[in-house]
Amino acid sequence: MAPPDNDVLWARSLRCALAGSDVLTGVSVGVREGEILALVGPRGSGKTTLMRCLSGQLVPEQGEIWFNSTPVHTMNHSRRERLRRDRFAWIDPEPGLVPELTGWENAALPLLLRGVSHRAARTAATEWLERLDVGAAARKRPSTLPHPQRQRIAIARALVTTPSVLFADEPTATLHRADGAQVLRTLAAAARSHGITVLLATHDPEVAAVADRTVALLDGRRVGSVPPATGAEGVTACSLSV
Ligand SMILES: Nc1ncnc2c1ncn2[C@@H]1O[C@H](COP(=O)(O)OP(=O)(O)OP(=O)(O)O)[C@@H](O)[C@H]1O
Repeated sequence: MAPPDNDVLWARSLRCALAGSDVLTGVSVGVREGEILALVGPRGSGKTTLMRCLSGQLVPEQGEIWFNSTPVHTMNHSRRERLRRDRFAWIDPEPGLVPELTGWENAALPLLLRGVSHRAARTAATEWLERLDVGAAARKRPSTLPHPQRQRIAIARALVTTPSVLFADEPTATLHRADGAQVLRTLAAAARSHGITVLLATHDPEVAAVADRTVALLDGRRVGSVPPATGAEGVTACSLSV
């Protein structure tokens, strides 16, 4: 079956097992271009595993995954790697910066690895750092910076390539509430202004409220969509697919 035209990512009937146990069972989901979709559910419900499948890090035992009109589930390892490198970005709860590099060098890393010139990569990275309120961290090593600033650098690194899809796994879970809320607002605004589709895994309803639409997981199964806590935008974006 071909995916709907307006879904940038589309998965049908995914089953994924890890260490011999089913972690996802019969999960279907579609993500529309430019939307922010929250994947919600308690710890261990399968949010990260679903994002790892959708981003091509894990191959499901059963089911289909499509990125635009390209099947991901049948791609070989190197094509999936290229897809992740060229079109996707990922944010973890922990920043995972390279300690030997400065703030801007960390943020620019995906561009430098693509062969973008030093000057252009530095300019782009610095712009994102400033947008995320950590312009002053551009020339500092991560070890000299507080954790919230390191996480902002990691977010700048994810946005610097303007990916088609950004997978954000509890991106503000290690930040204080007010700081996390501000980072999240900036992330959402940046995604919307650049047309970046975002999958946002969270167990926190306040974080999920930034999304257009919510998909809930429980024990590796989809248990239905929950309307967003604020705004009417998500109601019109609501679709799909259990
Ligand atoms: N590499 C792995 N090997 C074996 N089991 C795993 C592995 N990764 C995750 N699991 C298990 O799969 C289930 C789903 O985990 P997953 O991390 O996808 O959930 P989650 O909703 O993202 O939770 P959290 O918010 O804690 O990250 C859990 O029971 C977890 O223990």
